[in-house]
Amino acid sequence: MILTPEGLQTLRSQLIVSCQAYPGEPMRDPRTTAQVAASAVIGGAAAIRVQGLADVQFTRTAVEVPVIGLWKDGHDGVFITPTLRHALAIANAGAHVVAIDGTRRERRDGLSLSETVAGIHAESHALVMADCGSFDDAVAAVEAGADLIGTTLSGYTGERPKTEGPDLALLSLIASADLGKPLIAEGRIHTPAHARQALDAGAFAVVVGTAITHPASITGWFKGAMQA
Ligand SMILES: CC(=O)N[C@H](C=O)[C@@H](O)[C@H](O)[C@H](O)COP(=O)(O)O
Repeated sequence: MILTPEGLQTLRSQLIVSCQAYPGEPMRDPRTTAQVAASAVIGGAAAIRVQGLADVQFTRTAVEVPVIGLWKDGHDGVFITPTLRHALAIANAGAHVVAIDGTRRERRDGLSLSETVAGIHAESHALVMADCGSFDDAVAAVEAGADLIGTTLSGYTGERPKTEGPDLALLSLIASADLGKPLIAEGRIHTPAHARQALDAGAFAVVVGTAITHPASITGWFKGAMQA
């Protein structure tokens, strides 16, 4: 299945679940990722977001919904699918959508965001999700040709405060500018109410990660509340 920009319409107002375990964690195994992804689909996830080549490959065979793939390389600066090489590897692993750093920061391979997006479109069938950290990033990413705009990096690049829940103000700002590409709310959506608020703020679809698929964090939230 090739996902086209028109095909993205099936994701309108839907929930996308991000399934990620971090290096050294017990669940850091692509088979586990795929099982968690398949469980999320049973619950109603309309698409899945996963990190790493093997995770994309295993998840593609485990679910029939669109797979958004990314490759995290490092922890600082531009680390979400930082270069065209990373992006093409994720596309070749089977991702329908490649999520890349969609900020205005310099990229390690020296390519601009628009060169990177053009390279992905030229060399693969994958669509491109730009993980943005601000309104200016979103505008630049649309100009660069990205197919979807995510608020993934809001609160992580210094341009926006790290809000307790989702950055609803940024969502409203981007939504009201009507940039012409699906706006994906992502980042710190921790409750069903947050997801609803993100849609009401104008998001096209909502990505939830930690609150659904990261037991260590969720356990910590409960434990923290009990000790308060
Ligand atoms: C900033 C960054 O590295 N975000 C990553 C991007 O893929 C993931 O670590 C997040 O889990 C994902 O964005 C979903 O967000 P949340 O887990 O808050 O629902």
